[in-house]
Amino acid sequence: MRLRSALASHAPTAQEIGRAATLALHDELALSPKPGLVTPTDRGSHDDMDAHTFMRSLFALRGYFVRIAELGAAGAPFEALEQCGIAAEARMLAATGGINTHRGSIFMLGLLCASAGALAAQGCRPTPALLRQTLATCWGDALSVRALRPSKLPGGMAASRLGLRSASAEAALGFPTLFETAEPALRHARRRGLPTAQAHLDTLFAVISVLDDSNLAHRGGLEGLHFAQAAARDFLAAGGAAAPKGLQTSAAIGKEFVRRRLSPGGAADTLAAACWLERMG
Ligand SMILES: CC(C)(COP(=O)(O)OP(=O)(O)OC[C@H]1O[C@@H](n2cnc3c(N)ncnc32)[C@H](O)[C@@H]1O)[C@@H](O)C(=O)NCCC(=O)NCCS
Ligand SMILES: Nc1ncnc2c1ncn2[C@@H]1O[C@H](COP(=O)(O)OP(=O)(O)OP(=O)(O)O)[C@@H](O)[C@H]1O
Repeated sequence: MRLRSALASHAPTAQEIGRAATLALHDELALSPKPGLVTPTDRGSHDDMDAHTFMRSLFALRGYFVRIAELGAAGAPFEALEQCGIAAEARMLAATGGINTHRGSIFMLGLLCASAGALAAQGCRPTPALLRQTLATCWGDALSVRALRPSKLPGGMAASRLGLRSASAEAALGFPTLFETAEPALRHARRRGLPTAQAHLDTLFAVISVLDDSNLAHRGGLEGLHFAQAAARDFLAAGGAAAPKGLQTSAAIGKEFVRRRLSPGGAADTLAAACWLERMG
């Protein structure tokens, strides 16, 4: 009995950390319906990718999440993580024919896997509080410098033009939306006993309601971002996925997202990260 509980609480290996990242990205992809995003059965607001594109990308990225966890365990500097992330981005683009399926997650989940690796090297399990602290201690300064670099990507440029908090600024702040909104929302949904699809949908909407998602901003401007945030707030205020008309309302919101070509890709990445935290817990 004692042996079993010791095994259950061992610090994870890089293999386990990386495998949980791949599974968490699959958790996000599997959620259906979800507004404007790619699911196993529809393309949302995207005409250049579908679930197969995502699966090819996932397959190409499996080794990356293990490698970046190993780098974290070895105490690597931020530049080494960045090189590893850039190489992974190149593999993703080669696997998808040049389509951006997982850029946000390569960055966000990559940093989280590195933090989990650093904790595991000290024999610690990756709890949310320890992960946030480790990220700040090991790479916080470099991330703050990184966040000042002007972006050449459409989302990053929209964020700076519109005065929004970019993906790299969110990282420099220690992923407040992940740790203060997504993770508590998923934990709360689980405590209420919601089935997985409902728990994930409520978590996704909780994130959409507060995140400066640069994918939404680049596709729909400030108006699109604010429309999405208000729709998510209203959905949750009406009882969320578990409300009698929850799925119907979510489908109607999804239809309007597609009509406006809106896709909350940053929120999808944050949901995947919350699924990873749960798998690591
Ligand atoms: C830093 C990155 C994310 C670029 O960010 P930038 O702000 O320039 O671009 P952009 O706004 O388009 O965001 C990229 C992706 O992040 C996600 N995202 C969007 N908004 C947000 C947000 N507010 N918070 C979190 N994620 C978001 C989306 O999926 C989006 O596609 C990244 O592409 C990069 O530089 N990669 C190379 C280095 C790397 O991957 N390193 C990994 C380990 S450190
Ligand atoms: N299920 C999903 N469906 C769509 N996007 C997702 C999904 N999960 C995560 N994302 C994130 O959304 C981003 C892709 O969004 P998008 O295609 O709008 O970005 P882009 O390549 O910057 O812009 P565009 O294609 O509009 O020129 C990826 O970085 C990815 O991390």
